Amino acid sequence: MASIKQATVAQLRGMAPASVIHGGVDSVQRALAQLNSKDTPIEKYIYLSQLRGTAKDTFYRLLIDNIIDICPYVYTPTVGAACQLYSTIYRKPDALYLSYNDRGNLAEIMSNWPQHGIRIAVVSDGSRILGLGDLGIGGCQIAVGKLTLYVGGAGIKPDSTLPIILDMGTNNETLLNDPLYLGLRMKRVYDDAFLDEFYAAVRTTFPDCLIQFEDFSSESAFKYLDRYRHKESLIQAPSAPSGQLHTGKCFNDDIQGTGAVILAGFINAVKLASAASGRPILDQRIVFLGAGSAGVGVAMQLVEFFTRNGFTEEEAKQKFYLVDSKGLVTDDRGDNLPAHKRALSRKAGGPQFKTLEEVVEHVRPSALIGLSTVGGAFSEKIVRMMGSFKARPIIFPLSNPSHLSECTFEDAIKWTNGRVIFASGSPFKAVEHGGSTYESNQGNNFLSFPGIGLGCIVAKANEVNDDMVYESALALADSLDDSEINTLLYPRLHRIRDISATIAARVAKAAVRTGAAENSKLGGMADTDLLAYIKSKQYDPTPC
Ligand SMILES: O=C([O-])CC(=O)C(=O)O
Ligand SMILES: [Mg+2]
Repeated sequence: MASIKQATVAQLRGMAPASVIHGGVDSVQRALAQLNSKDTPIEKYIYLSQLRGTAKDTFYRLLIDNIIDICPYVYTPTVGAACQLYSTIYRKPDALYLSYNDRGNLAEIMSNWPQHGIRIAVVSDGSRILGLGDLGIGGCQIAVGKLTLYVGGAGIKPDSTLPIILDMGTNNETLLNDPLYLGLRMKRVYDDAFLDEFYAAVRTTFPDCLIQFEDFSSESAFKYLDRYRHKESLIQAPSAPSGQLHTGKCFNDDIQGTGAVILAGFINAVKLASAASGRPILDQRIVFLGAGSAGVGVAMQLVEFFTRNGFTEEEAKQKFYLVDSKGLVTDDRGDNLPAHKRALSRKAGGPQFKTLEEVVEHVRPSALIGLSTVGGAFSEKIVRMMGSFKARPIIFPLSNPSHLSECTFEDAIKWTNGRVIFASGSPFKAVEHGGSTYESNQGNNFLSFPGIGLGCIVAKANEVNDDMVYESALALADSLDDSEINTLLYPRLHRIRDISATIAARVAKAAVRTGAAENSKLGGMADTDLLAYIKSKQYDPTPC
């Protein structure tokens, strides 16, 4: 070993400053200084992408040690701009690009990927990137960003991760007319056979790989989750030896990851609200603005919270009021509702409302949750109404990135005189009001997906079932420390690696309990041993 090192050093002499070859100068400090010299978020994003590609240990050490400061530049909100500008700022490839023109050859193309032991792939078709709509091939950066957090936030090894973009065209005219656009210049196609081929190619090329579906448009998100999530289902798969393949080993981050993270925040929010008002924790009326994959995913996860706490499904659903661009979602409002909206529509014969304001006025909700992608949709009037109904109104404007948030933290604090229980999808700075400082909560799925994924990897889970997702939410809700418990809904981000390990351990145990774990050793392991084992395996880079 020593001689190989010697040989390498000998070969490198003169090829770089001696202090770089021999170590001793702190590459992380230098990277931080270079990062700080960049003026704009997108310049910081570009710099960090290059660093990840050229000096990954330095990049991840920098990220892990400065996660609160750097996360917004590798993830939301800056990653949104990076997806929009992708074809302009492109330097070098950093994902697996599978285009619709490659159909029939996806497994062969996938085998070109240089690493073999892939454990986690994040895939997008670019059709609904954050709240920014169809960004075509630019959506690859959302997959890259999520996996960066898998490494930094959960400790998965960088070489075990695989970002994938399915380029199936785009309906974004600006991109189609952009001479620099790097994706297929055609209208988006919707083709289940292409998705089946993709899914089968991953499963046969990387058998240990969990697939995370990300930022597909709502109908596709629900459709493909349903199609691939169950381990019992079979699909036709020419790339598999038997021509058929059992599905499983996947989850949808926007439906299940966001659902879990918001359930965790909601559990802690209703405790705080109940402590202030004396009202029972389960006495809630919840208005949702936005009935896409995240909105319905979150609502379904909250329904599960009520059904696991003594309510029938019908009773639980009665607590929810879904509002979309046409108003309150009801069975008899005259349009053809897609299945995911029907799951939570109000029954025929009740009142009809065209605006959020009317719904809030009528329902007098205890909680208002936004996943609408309509920036500012929680107006001053609406927030003040919420403040007049309850001692501590729960308001979660969750749309991403920041400018699409339904209201800002500062406004919510001002309009409720500091009484709001608040969580947003993108980060907001602390706010001073009336002599007090209020810390914001970021209810973003980055608190849940790294732990869910890591737990599945540890358990060798063959599916991600409802019990596992629910357990991830409970684990996150339980993870507040003494300094957080009476003020915050989520743990502070600098603890993300420990939190992810804790979530992973509980997800892995839930996989064992529900028969989804192929790693039979876990069953007999004490919880504390499992947690220690997971932590001991986390990637912890020491750059030279
Ligand atoms: O990426 C994020 O910040 C959260 C998320 O999944 C989305 O908004 O689609
Ligand atoms: Mg997403």
